[in-house]
Amino acid sequence: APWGYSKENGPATWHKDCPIANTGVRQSPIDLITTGQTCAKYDSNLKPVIVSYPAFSEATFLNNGHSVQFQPSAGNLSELSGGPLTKKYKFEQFHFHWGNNDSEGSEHRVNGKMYPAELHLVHWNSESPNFSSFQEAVGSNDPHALCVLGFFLKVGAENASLKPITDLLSKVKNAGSSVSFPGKFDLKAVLPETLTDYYTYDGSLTTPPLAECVKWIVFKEPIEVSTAQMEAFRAVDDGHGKPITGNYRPPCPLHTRTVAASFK
Ligand SMILES: NS(=O)(=O)c1ccc(Cc2ccc([N+](=O)[O-])cc2)cc1
Ligand SMILES: [Zn+2]
Repeated sequence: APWGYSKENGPATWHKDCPIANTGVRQSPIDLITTGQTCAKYDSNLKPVIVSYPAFSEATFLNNGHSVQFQPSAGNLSELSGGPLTKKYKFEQFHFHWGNNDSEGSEHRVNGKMYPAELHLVHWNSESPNFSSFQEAVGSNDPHALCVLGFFLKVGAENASLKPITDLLSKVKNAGSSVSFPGKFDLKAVLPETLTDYYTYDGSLTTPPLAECVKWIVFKEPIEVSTAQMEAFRAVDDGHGKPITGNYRPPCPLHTRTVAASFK
């Protein structure tokens, strides 16, 4: 049976098809601890993250039964560099994780606190000699084949930049449904102006195949969305006629990893 987030097919069962779920030593997400022994360590060498996201003109918005995903057509030129990265990365897609109430939903946590949702911007290393597509990157065993930018969502004012996305959620209510995104979408407008304060660590995909190929960059500043915008996520169905309730994986052991912080 395909994986999901219910009792029968949720994170505690993923090890059956995906042993790395239990044997991996760099699994994601993690709890980002900011004080004490195993806490994030300030690294003054960490530079601001640089994104070049021209407005997307052609994209598909899909409900794949375990999240909603915005995927631009192959020709998109959006790129990522800077921060902890030594290479340029190409944008692949963004998607969300959320809960069915405001006290849960994010995958990463900060000192045990969960946010109501988390936005993931997924990129792949476009300068590697070993692969030349996202799918190849995931299968490459390269420790930094992918870079995912994580942004926490918190409830507050309506987010006008994300409105075109949250207004589309009712159009992809059924799992497997997708729509071609009408008009242009400016992802840059969704993000905070300065991408200077973040945590970064080596991790994995947070869903099967849980490949350990991700350089994670999780930003300290949450993005605000309204209660109505949060409710729109909670009305998206999982393919069994039920809303997706909590498509987030619990935090994984840090093992010998360290987390770096770009801020004091
Ligand atoms: N949540 S996350 O770690 O940012 C994440 C990012 C991207 C993906 C998408 C994906 C990643 C890999 C595969 N695969 O190898 O079959 C299929 C889909 C899955 C999960
Ligand atoms: Zn994700």
